[in-house]
Amino acid sequence: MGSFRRASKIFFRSPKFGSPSYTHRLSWTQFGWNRHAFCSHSRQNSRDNVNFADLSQFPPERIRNFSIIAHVDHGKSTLADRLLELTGTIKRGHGQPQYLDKLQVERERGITVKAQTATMFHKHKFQGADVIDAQEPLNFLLNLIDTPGHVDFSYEVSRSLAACQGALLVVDAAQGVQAQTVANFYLAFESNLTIIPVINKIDQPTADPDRVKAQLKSMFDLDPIDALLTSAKTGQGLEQVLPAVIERIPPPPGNCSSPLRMLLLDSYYDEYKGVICHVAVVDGTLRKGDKISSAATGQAYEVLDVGIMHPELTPTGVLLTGQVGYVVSGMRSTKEARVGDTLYQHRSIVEPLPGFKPVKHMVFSGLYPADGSDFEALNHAIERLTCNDASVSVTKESSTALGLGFRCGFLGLLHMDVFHQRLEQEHGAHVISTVPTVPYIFEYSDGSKEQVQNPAALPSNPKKRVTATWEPTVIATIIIPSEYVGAVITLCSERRGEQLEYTFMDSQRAFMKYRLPLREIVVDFYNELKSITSGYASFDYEDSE
Ligand SMILES: Nc1nc2c(ncn2[C@@H]2O[C@H](COP(=O)(O)OP(=O)(O)OP(=O)(O)O)[C@@H](O)[C@H]2O)c(=O)[nH]1
Repeated sequence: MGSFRRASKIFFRSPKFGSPSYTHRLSWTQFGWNRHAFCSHSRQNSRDNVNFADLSQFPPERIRNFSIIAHVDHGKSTLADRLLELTGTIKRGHGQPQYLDKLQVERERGITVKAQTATMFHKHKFQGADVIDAQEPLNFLLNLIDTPGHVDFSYEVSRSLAACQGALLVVDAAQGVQAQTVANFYLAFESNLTIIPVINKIDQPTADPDRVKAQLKSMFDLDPIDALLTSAKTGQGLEQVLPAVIERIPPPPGNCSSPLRMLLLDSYYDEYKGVICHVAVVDGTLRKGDKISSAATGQAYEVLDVGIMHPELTPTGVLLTGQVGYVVSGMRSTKEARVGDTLYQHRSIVEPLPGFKPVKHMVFSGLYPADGSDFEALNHAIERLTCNDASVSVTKESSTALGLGFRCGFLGLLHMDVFHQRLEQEHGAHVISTVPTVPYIFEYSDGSKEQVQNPAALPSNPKKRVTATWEPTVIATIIIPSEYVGAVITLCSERRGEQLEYTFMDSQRAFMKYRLPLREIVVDFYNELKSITSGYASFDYEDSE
């Protein structure tokens, strides 16, 4: 669980926010290419041009793995659609906007919940002083990872970023930098990714790309000249995106001749194929028929199928260094597929890759069958759903009023809501959920400590006196038009917030950081914030660890 603070005492930690230095940014001249002299051949990029079965034509230097990150609704999924169309991966006007948003809940709510990967092929010709003019356009393999924008799903974002070397940071040309732009920027920055700023929605009448460029400079020290201006709606400026990806983002590192090592990025259960794992091959080669082992469990499996997502599962029989794809290996449950695990050639000796940070459950709620006799059905539905959403924790509990049920831990309130909706829509379960709670730590007179997720579980032992209580806190980022500053400061202090930072991004927008008790924000903080700022506030929080 996250960082706790003594419920009665406030610890001040000075904020760390300022202009970071960007030592990781790739220089154009490093590749010997001229920044402005590139051309691309999107029309030549049809599915027919590429023989998917032969991935050997894509050594790491012909691969780019990138992600699209943004604040909610700034246009990530629409931009992803356009790139898939531009490369002929999906047909133009395929009649299904936000192609990569596959879940019913994603389509209904217009949000991305699960990160999705798609492999595209694109021909590109380098031009410039150092490049021989007669050079033929080269074929590149591009892995695009569409990520969720909402704070609750930032766990998915960090997982996706682990497989990437670069990210398109999409910012709405009218709304400018928002709270999750800041959070996602730092996730990408801390992962050492090359960041390409994309100012999207320039077709809107209120678009002000110059203001956004100035914000990108002042907030993140991103050079305005590097920003691409696009409209994913009208197609304006989109032709610059893939050339920038190819020219600015470095190829994946890794050693083709080393023994196989791959990172398990995600997994889901398919009724026909069993567990399908999304993997990034870091070193070596993976072939159908290979025997692989898991560093986490020591279990060995045979590779039954292997391929790429183009955008549907497309068998290739092999995945080479730097490539991202899927593996079917006879795993019976996604519990065997530990996200962040290293898979390697059976019997070889390799150093496991650094995994992901374990998930942190921020809110807990009880789930009970609406009809008490449906416990087994609910149990089955929860088991099936957690197969595809390993970020939920589940333990059995019982209540005198509601009978047998479950206590589930979620990453946040939207995550909890989405889980309920998916239980009903995808598994036909009818549930009653209890008011969300946050975990507390209690310290007793004998020096022992205990974490309690459910108030009903608080022990009432008269021999043990509670001497201290800790509650979880978060660091909240709030971006608002300047005229709402007073009201927001009042709200945050009423909610026991501690101001860590308060600056102006430009003449119209203020940026604030607060440490807030999680309990104060789980119930209605965001609604209240929206209402006092006429809907203009953007808000994000992270564990205050
Ligand atoms: N005018 C205009 N609208 C756009 C543009 N790009 C996307 N939109 C619209 O903006 C809305 C949000 O777009 P999405 O692509 O779903 O945004 P997202 O960032 O993927 O959102 P999440 O998945 O919720 O994080 C949709 O209604 C799009 O049609 C654009 O360039 N111009």
